[in-house]
Order: sequence, then C-alpha cells, then structure tokens
Amino acid sequence: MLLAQPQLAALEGGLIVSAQAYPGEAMRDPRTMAQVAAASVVGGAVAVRVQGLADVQFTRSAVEVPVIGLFKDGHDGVFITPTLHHALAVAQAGAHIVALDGTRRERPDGRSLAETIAGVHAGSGALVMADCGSLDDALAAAEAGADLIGTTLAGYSGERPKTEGPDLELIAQIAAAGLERPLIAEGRIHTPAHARAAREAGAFAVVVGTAITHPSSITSWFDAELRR
Ligand SMILES: CC(=O)N[C@H](C=O)[C@@H](O)[C@H](O)[C@H](O)COP(=O)(O)O
Repeated sequence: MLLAQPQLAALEGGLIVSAQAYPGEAMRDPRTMAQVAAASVVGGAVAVRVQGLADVQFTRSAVEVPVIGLFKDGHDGVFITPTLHHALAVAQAGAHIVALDGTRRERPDGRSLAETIAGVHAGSGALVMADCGSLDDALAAAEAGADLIGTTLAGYSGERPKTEGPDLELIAQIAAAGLERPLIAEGRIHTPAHARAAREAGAFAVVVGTAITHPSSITSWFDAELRR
C-alpha cells in the first residue's frame, strides 16, 4: 500500500488514534475495532493504528485515512510485529504503515532490524514505523532505514523508566537528534495536555490509544478516583 510523501506530511501536528482490544476482552472483534477507528476519524484522527490482520483489513475498508498496522505475538520481549513474516502479513492485509519492534533486541527470526525493514520495503509498498524504547533504539532504527520513529516502547523495554504520562524527556532527546523522519510520540498519552506537551517536545504527530479507545481502563481511572 503506497503512502505518498504528501499523505505522510499531512499527518504533521495531528492525532493518531490506536484502537486495540486484548484477547478475551468484550471489544475484541475486528469489526468493533474498525468502527472505533472510524469514530475516531470523525473526531479528527489523521490516521489510525490497529492490531491484527483482520483488524487492518476491516479498518482499511472503514476509514479513508492512513492505517498503521501491527501484529502482536506474545507479551514479553519482542512481540510487536516480531518477524519479517509478521510484517509482510500486516502489509498484505492493507496497512499503509507497518509498525514493528524497533528496539536493538534480538528478533525471533534472527534478522536484524535493517534486514527486516529492507524486507518490508522490497516485499510491499508499506512504510515502516519503528517502535522504539530509547534514544539509542531511535538512532539505530533511523540507521536501519525506518521511515517513522515511534516512542511506543519507552517504559516497556527496560531502557527507560515507565513515566506516569508520556516520556517527554525521550521525545525531546529524539527530536533533538535530527533524524530527518517523522517522530511519533506514543505511550501513556492520557490527556489533551499530554498530547500538546508531546508535540511541544518535538513530536511530529501523537498517538493516543487507551485514553480514547479502551473503555475498561478509562472506567477504572474514574472508579479509582471515586474510591480514593
Ligand atoms: C507497549 C505496547 O504494547 N503498546 C501497544 C502498541 O501498539 C499498545 O498496547 C498501546 O495501547 C499503544 O502503544 C498506545 O499507547 P497508550 O495505550 O498508552 O496510549
């Protein structure tokens, strides 16, 4: 799926909404996720991010904006689109952008990040978003040919603390590195003020997931406050 440069440029300053439900959850249905993604576009999302091949397929039909796809396999270590095989399947399902683990950890298929990105580019028209967990990840991912850099794994890969809100320090560090490709702030952006702060720290665009699309979590936040 080809995403032209002007379409990528159009994401600048915008909100990308991630719609994901986890296995066993009430909303874990690709049609439901596609509907949630479509609803977010009505509210102004400039792109959407969805997990799972069927979710990518349904979402492609439900929205006109670019679709970032990923394929989670497992819960520990490298689990976000962990291999080239997973990445090509996501591209085949229709993702304009394939999000994959962009850390420096060993990948289950033994391929390097550079080989994986080259494989996606050679085997599809999709761009690659490297989900990073540190500045060193981001530098390596840019070197490896990633088209977009995300802070998705900050606080989850062991290199950065799990900050209460977004890891603004990391966003600022990566922005200052001048990697010449879009920096996507992602992870624990829970309020409009967090989103603005991420943008002001230097993000090209901002992904919000849980705070918009995960009702059980949002409900628990309200519930916890009422019971404090
Ligand atoms: C670490 C990991 O597995 N992140 C996943 C990546 O797709 C999702 O579970 C997150 O919901 C997504 O990154 C958006 O972040 P938040 O839900 O915090 O707005």
